[in-house]
Amino acid sequence: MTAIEVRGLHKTYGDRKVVDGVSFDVGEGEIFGILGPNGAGKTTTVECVGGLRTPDEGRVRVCGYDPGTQRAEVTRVLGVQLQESELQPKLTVREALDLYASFYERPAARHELAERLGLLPQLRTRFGKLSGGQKQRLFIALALIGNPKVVVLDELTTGLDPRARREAWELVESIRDSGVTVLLVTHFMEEAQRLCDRIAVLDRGRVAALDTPEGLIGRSAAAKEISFAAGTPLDPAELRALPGAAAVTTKDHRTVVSGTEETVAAFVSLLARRGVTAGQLRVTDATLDDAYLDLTGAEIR
Ligand SMILES: Nc1ncnc2c1ncn2[C@@H]1O[C@H](COP(=O)(O)OP(=O)(O)OP(=O)(O)O)[C@@H](O)[C@H]1O
Repeated sequence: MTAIEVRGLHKTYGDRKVVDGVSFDVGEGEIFGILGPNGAGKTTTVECVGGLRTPDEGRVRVCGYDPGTQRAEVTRVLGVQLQESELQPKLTVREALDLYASFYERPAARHELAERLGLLPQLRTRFGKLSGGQKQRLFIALALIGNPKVVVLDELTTGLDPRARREAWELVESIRDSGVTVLLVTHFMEEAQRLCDRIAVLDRGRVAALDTPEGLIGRSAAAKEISFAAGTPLDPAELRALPGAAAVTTKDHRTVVSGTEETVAAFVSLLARRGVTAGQLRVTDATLDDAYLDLTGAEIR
């Protein structure tokens, strides 16, 4: 079943079109990523999904409900953690959980939720005294307190140290394992590659690509990199002529040929034909970073 449906979404601020015909479907139980450079329209898109912004045009459904006209139903099925959320600094973790639980008819068991998110030792700690990782865990708890079927997490791990980020990833996986569909906005390739079943890459308000992480990497112009010791007697012009070869460079005593699976196969038969052994030969896959740069031309953080 489709958990989120977005069709032909448009949103303009003044004369600036920030969402320009975005469409995607998120299946039940998926972790679906939205990736893109600053200002690509990611937050605006998920705010439209959450009913926090009204699109100029387009159709949005969350578990079949329209966030524009069926607010109560959408609130029942959707939990949202927004970028740069804040709470009153004096509010304790317990008070925040109690307050948010009071918004729902059948909230999750608060103690269990706090335990699951590792927040039991902080129940009496004021929001202003929590670390970045603890704040994010609290925001996840608040997004989950209404027992949602779908949760939106916007830049969940920005500002977290590597350990806290990894803990947050494990949490996202455990949320999915508990049957909740996750819509995740992220800037981090490693995060998207590790967590997402599928990713929509947004660029200037449009979906530049929508695929699995592996599918996006496979689309990269240089999906494979062959590197070997520069002393290997092979003619660079011959390497450049290999089928699918995108570039040949020599750096730090290594020659690097980037290309496709076909390039790798042709390279191996070239070695055999020449009777040459390539020293320190390595073949590596492109990463999501490479695919992302190809798709958006944007720098990654
Ligand atoms: N309420 C608003 N009024 C006017 N412009 C806005 C408003 N909200 C966002 N924008 C602009 O719309 C563009 C898209 O913003 P949005 O926050 O959706 O992008 P984003 O992809 O989430 O970016 P980031 O990665 O920086 O968070 C940005 O240029 C932003 O400055």
